[in-house]
Amino acid sequence: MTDSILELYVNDGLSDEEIDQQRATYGPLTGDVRELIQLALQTRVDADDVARAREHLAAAREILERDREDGPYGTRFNDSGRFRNWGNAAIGLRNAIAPIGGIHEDDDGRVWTDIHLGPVYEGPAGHVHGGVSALLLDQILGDAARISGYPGMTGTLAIRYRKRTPLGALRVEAKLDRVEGRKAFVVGHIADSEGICVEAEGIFIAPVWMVQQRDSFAEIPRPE
Ligand SMILES: CCCCCCCCCCCC(=O)SCCNC(=O)CCNC(=O)[C@H](O)C(C)(C)COP(=O)(O)OP(=O)(O)OC[C@H]1O[C@@H](n2cnc3c(N)ncnc32)[C@H](O)[C@@H]1OP(=O)(O)O
Repeated sequence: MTDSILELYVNDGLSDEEIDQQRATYGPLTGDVRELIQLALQTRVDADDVARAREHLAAAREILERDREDGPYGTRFNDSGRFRNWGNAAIGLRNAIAPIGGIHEDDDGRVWTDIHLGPVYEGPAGHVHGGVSALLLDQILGDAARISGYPGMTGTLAIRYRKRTPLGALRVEAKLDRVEGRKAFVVGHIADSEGICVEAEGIFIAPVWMVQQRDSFAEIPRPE
């Protein structure tokens, strides 16, 4: 073990069928909680109804707490190579605050996602919080580096907010620009229907331990 982060990369030995079952069980729960987050912001029901709703939520919590894990989800994979980062703050299947539902890659190495950011991602009135934009770009630029064969930790993420980013439909995309030694330089942006709102350049650095185990990292497949 060359770095403690590796302790959170675990082959948990699940079969593909068990993973599919977990996805079918917990994915909809995440969706329900995501809707609740928005409802907590937007509901106008009165105090009695809020109290009643909270009783139901307490009952749901009591059920869900009967069997739970502690600590971070980490990154899990199985013998057939299915890879789960379901706790990831940007893209985790079981993380109700994660705004990205999935990523796509084109033949030319471009990585992109279409997302819809609702009111819970607000910063300036009616617009996306700048930190949320950074979250999205960190994820998609990092995925572009990884999918191009150069996984690494974010060393630097330089962001230029060119115009306000409206809440609603957005595209986030990125592409590997060049590689220098252990550093992968990636460029990307967030665009609304009228053009680029935020652009970024990221430097993703493969730590020495990652380079030393490049073969095993190369075998780690794409997340679901
Ligand atoms: C199982 C699957 C796992 C897969 C694992 C995949 C992980 C995905 C992570 C997702 C993305 C994240 O959110 S990551 C979370 C946010 N980021 C972090 O927490 C990273 C924290 N920082 C670090 O761990 C470290 O500082 C590193 C790894 C970034 C760099 O450390 P290092 O490897 O010791 O670097 P070092 O030898 O000093 O320098 C190597 C080269 O990079 C340059 N350099 C060093 N730091 C920086 C920097 N911050 N920005 C720019 N450039 C830098 C140096 O000048 C040098 O250039 P030259 O002389 O060679 O020209």
